[in-house]
Amino acid sequence: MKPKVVAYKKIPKEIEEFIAETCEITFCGNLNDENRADFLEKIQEAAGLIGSGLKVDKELLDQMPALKIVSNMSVGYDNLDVQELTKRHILATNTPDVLNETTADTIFGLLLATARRFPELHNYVKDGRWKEIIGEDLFGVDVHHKVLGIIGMGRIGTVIAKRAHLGFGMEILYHNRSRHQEAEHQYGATYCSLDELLQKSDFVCLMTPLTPHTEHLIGEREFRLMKKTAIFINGSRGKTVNEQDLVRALENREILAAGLDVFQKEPIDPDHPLLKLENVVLLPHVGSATYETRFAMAKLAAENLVKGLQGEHPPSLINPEVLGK
Ligand SMILES: NC(=O)C1=CN([C@@H]2O[C@H](COP(=O)(O)OP(=O)(O)OC[C@H]3O[C@@H](n4cnc5c(N)ncnc54)[C@H](OP(=O)(O)O)[C@@H]3O)[C@@H](O)[C@H]2O)C=CC1
Ligand SMILES: O=CC(=O)O
Repeated sequence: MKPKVVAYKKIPKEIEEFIAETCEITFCGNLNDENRADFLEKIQEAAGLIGSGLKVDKELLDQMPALKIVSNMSVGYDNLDVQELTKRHILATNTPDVLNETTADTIFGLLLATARRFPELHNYVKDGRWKEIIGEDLFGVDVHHKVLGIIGMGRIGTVIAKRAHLGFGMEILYHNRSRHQEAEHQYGATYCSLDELLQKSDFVCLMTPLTPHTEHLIGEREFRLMKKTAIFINGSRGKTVNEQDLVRALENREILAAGLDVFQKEPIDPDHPLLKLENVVLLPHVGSATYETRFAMAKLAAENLVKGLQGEHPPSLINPEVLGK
């Protein structure tokens, strides 16, 4: 009998067919208040889960006694209680690397759009308000040859540094808990403390995972340390930033502007104060959202799932302890 798999995200036909060769696959929407009963019924006998964003905690795991693997279709896995999964000998996998370049494009694009005020200018032209040569009230600030501070110089941070350094002649500062040799040697990145990075950077880009150590890593104190002309970019997770403090810093012009792809609550509430500010550029969590990259992520997630269910080592296993490695 084929193992039962529940997919709570749409996946390309070709990937679905690959999974269906060895598994019995069922689809359902991501868990929400309306579909809770149906969702819980569908996952009861699941040996595998595939999708993204689902909070997999003790309570949910108690509903899935047969579960062997959770294949997360994202690189970030703050939605998984990995400790609990490991305790129950359930494999957890993610999709690193295949999305590095696309996410770096998005985050660097967001940085450019925020500095040069593209959305505001786009609306200015579209609304028919362009009647004469524009004045300095619509000017942006330069990106090239400025200082970019990257907090979280990992797989994606490094590719952002590559674009910034080689393409835009930017000086790169970074902060991690450990040194990153490739970023230092290839992109001239300089390691510094968090406070030094905040004080010296023209652009502060946050790219860490969300962990207990990075939750609210950036708040009132950190915004006060930034330059008044700084632009803050968040491509990590919403909860790495204290959103109330961010709103205050933007309202009080403690920083110049912010470009955000992630929010504390997603989708963001329509009456959230961030939506009323002019000095922000907001994206609906689209770091990796291209056809090609989402396909590559689905493919890797499917490979992880199938390998795990066949008792083999999945290519991107988060908790190798489960296999005794
Ligand atoms: N907006 C979007 O659509 C996307 C968002 N993401 C987010 O980006 C995150 C990063 O992805 P990726 O680059 O692949 O991950 P990596 O693990 O490769 O990089 C993360 C970096 O953060 C650093 N870091 C971790 N904890 C801390 C800390 N407490 N203080 C300072 N630095 C820290 C790590 O260095 P060290 O261990 O030395 O501290 C590491 O270099 C994901 O976890 C996800 O949340 C990813 C893809 C798309
Ligand atoms: O946010 C996206 C991810 O892959 O993590």
